[in-house]
Amino acid sequence: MPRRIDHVAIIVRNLEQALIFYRDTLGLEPRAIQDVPSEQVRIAFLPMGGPQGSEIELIEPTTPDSSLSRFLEKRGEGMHHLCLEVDDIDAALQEMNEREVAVLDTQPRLAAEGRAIFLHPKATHGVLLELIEKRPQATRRVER
Ligand SMILES: C[C@H](C(=O)O)C(=O)SCCNC(=O)CCNC(=O)[C@H](O)C(C)(C)COP(=O)(O)OP(=O)(O)OC[C@H]1O[C@@H](n2cnc3c(N)ncnc32)[C@H](O)[C@@H]1OP(=O)(O)O
Ligand SMILES: [Co+2]
Repeated sequence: MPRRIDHVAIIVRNLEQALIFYRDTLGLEPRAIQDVPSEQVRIAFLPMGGPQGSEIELIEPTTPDSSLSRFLEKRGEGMHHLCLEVDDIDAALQEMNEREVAVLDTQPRLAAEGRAIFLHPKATHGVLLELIEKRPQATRRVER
């Protein structure tokens, strides 16, 4: 079902601070920096080349009372989730439910660039897993 890694998400205290390393030291130019109010985060997408290339997603919690700020308090900065792209998120949700996989969503939620569901880490051997069906215009054309 998933056909590619869409992004690897790293949670950071401060996006600008993290970009000093990822942009200025590693040379990864952010494609987009945007607020996602529904998730109470601000994110930066760092393309890793090519229209089908995966990205690093830096995530900064923007409120003190979200699951992300709790994560940051409890576990500090680091890997937060892995996002895999699927062609049909409704079919994926139905399949997860049929297989009684612990899904955190009853319906796909609006993610930054499409519709997504999250699978609980206890179902995935310890990794918070996001499955996303990308909006067409979100499919990147990164000229190299
Ligand atoms: C917008 C952007 C985008 O790309 O579009 C995004 O995706 S932003 C993505 C932001 N949205 C989300 O993350 C939504 C999905 N996340 C959630 O619903 C929640 O974070 C959650 C249910 C995974 C955990 O919720 P919680 O606050 O209750 O956390 P707890 O601390 O009680 O965690 C319960 C158990 O899960 C583990 N746990 C929690 N978070 C993670 C994680 N990110 N990766 C791996 N394990 C994790 C904890 O260690 C704990 O394990 P143990 O019991 O063994 O100690
Ligand atoms: Co994500």
